[in-house]
Amino acid sequence: MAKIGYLGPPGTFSELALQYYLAAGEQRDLEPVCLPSLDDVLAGVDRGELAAGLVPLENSSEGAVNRTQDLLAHRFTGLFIQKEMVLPVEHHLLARPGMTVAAVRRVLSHPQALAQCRGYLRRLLPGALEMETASTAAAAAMVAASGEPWAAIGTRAAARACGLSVLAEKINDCQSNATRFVVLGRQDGEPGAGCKTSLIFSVADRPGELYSALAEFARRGINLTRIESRPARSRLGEYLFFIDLAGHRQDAPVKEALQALAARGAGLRLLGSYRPLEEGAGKAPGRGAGCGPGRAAGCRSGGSSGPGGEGCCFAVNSQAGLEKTGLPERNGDGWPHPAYVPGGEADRAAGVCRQEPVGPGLPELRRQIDAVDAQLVDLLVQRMQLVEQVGRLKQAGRIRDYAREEEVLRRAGEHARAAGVRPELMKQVFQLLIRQAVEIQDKSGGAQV
Ligand SMILES: C=C(O[C@@H]1C=C(C(=O)O)C=C[C@H]1O)C(=O)O
Repeated sequence: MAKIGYLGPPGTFSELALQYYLAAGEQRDLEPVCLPSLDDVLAGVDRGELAAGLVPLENSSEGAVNRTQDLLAHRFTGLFIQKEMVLPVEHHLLARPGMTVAAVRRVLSHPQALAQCRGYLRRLLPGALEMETASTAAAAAMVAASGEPWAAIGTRAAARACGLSVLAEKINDCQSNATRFVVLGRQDGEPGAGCKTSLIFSVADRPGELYSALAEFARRGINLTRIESRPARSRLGEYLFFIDLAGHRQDAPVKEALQALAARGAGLRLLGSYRPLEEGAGKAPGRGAGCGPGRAAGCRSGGSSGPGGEGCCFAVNSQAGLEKTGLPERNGDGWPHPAYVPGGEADRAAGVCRQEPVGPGLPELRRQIDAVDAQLVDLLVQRMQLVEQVGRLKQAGRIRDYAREEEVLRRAGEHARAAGVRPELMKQVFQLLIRQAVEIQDKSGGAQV
């Protein structure tokens, strides 16, 4: 069966978006494949191992997903957008049962989710540290596995899958928070009503160049629905312009404008012509409480306001079973893909963190291990940096603190025991870390006081 990749682990917003896409029924026979990074999703499509990949492109409060844009501009230049969908995104604060908001000392999540909840975090958790993870679902899994007073920002689906409780609901600062996802493939879509075209271009470094390039669209009456710039990565001050416009690349005015742009000597990369999922269903959301753009990213102009004017921006017509302002939950009521429903009630009651409904295979498990390893490296680097800072506060020759080392080892052992791992094993790992920490501090020589 042909495969479609998405950014995992299961429980991410990308997975929910993929469920929407598959539920819409245009592509029935695609097997979802969960991958640890956006790079892996695009590389899989590029190599032909995946028929398609579903990735986030922009968010109504945080703007572009830079990694996706950069990969399309610089690395995977043979990939095209085939479909887009805009989904409302609601974030919840998740923690192990029994935790309270006041007790949370660290909040883990994907950088975009942390950014979208920054106001809430400042107001209600001013003392908590933020820690970035590869995905919201990975954050939930880490909180579930840790004995620390940590919380994750993520979906209810992730909470269910990992046995976490929802400490606070809908903590995103912008009520009409929505993300635009696109399906990428090796060809773009056929012409049709309601099509959109996305492209990237660069202009020569001369006065009026951007103005003249944009005039090619204006003079042909082409409506630009988005314009954004990113560094061209050649040198400081050079930019690529990302544009979305209404129309298919084969529509006469669009075709002419693109030819004119190319003739100007501008670098041009067509990202494809495509229709939103379920034509005409993209709705402009109402304005959130004074935040974000008036209409969510990717919403078409001229649409009626979102359901209830509450900022929903569904791109699928069929909303049976979907919450008005929330993401659909994998509760089996209205979500038409039983294959995605995670472990049964018994699992949930036992708080078992099941990643896949039917046991994942070797490649999938290894991909998940790779994602955990990447996070471990990040955490180890964080520890080293802290150790170095501590070293700078010490006097040269007085680096070791045996009482502190004992405490660190004791705590590691306790956490291991609580998580069902042999304490001795974890202590050995920490002995190695402490040895390395002392070396780092020795090298920096302590404070010169
Ligand atoms: C980091 C410190 O320095 C050393 C390294 C330690 C560690 O890696 O945890 C603990 C005690 C010290 O011997 C510290 O004093 O906190």
